[in-house]
Amino acid sequence: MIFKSKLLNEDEVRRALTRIAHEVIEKNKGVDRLCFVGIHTRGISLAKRLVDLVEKFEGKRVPMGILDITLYRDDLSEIGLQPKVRETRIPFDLGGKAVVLVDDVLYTGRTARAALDALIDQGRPSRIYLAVLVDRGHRELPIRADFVGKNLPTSKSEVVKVKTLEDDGEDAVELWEVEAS
Ligand SMILES: O=P(O)(O)OC[C@H]1O[C@H](OP(=O)(O)OP(=O)(O)O)[C@H](O)[C@@H]1O
Ligand SMILES: O=c1cc[nH]c(=O)[nH]1
Repeated sequence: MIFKSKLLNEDEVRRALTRIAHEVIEKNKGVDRLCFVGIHTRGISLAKRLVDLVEKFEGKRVPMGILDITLYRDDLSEIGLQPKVRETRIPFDLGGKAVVLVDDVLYTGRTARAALDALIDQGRPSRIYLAVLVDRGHRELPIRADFVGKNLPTSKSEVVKVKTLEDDGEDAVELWEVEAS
């Protein structure tokens, strides 16, 4: 892959997360019954950031879980006999909760679709929202995000890479081009 440009720098990523945290609080009318569930991999780091920001703004720490969607993918039969399953951990009752699912990039919508199935297998929230740092378009399913850090128009030959301090040592969003083979 060939690096093209930096789309968001550290400050822009942090500002986008701060705005999402404020929007979540506003839309949910506070933090009652609110919780966050991060989707592997970088959705988890971003969900932790949002929990910290909500605590900073509202003075209350809301619960957080992590979700692996591997077994719910619609291409599971194509990815081999031993898919790499990571941890799902939701250490609280989802019943009646307003859940914010968190992912780094929204593209075809297939991960978000799988995440809804994976989440609903764990309990029955009263409301599920979707928050993403980047919406790059090209949806293949009728899925949209409730909270978007940045809408970034892209072409299908491009890849958006979100980097986080926790996973990659820096906060950034980069645009890469897939090399033609
Ligand atoms: O809307 P979609 O077309 O499903 O694409 C978005 C998903 O793709 C990436 O995950 P990836 O499968 O690369 O896994 P990773 O986050 O663990 O690297 C990204 O983190 C999103 O979860
Ligand atoms: O560009 C893309 C597409 C899917 N997932 C990503 O992380 N980036």
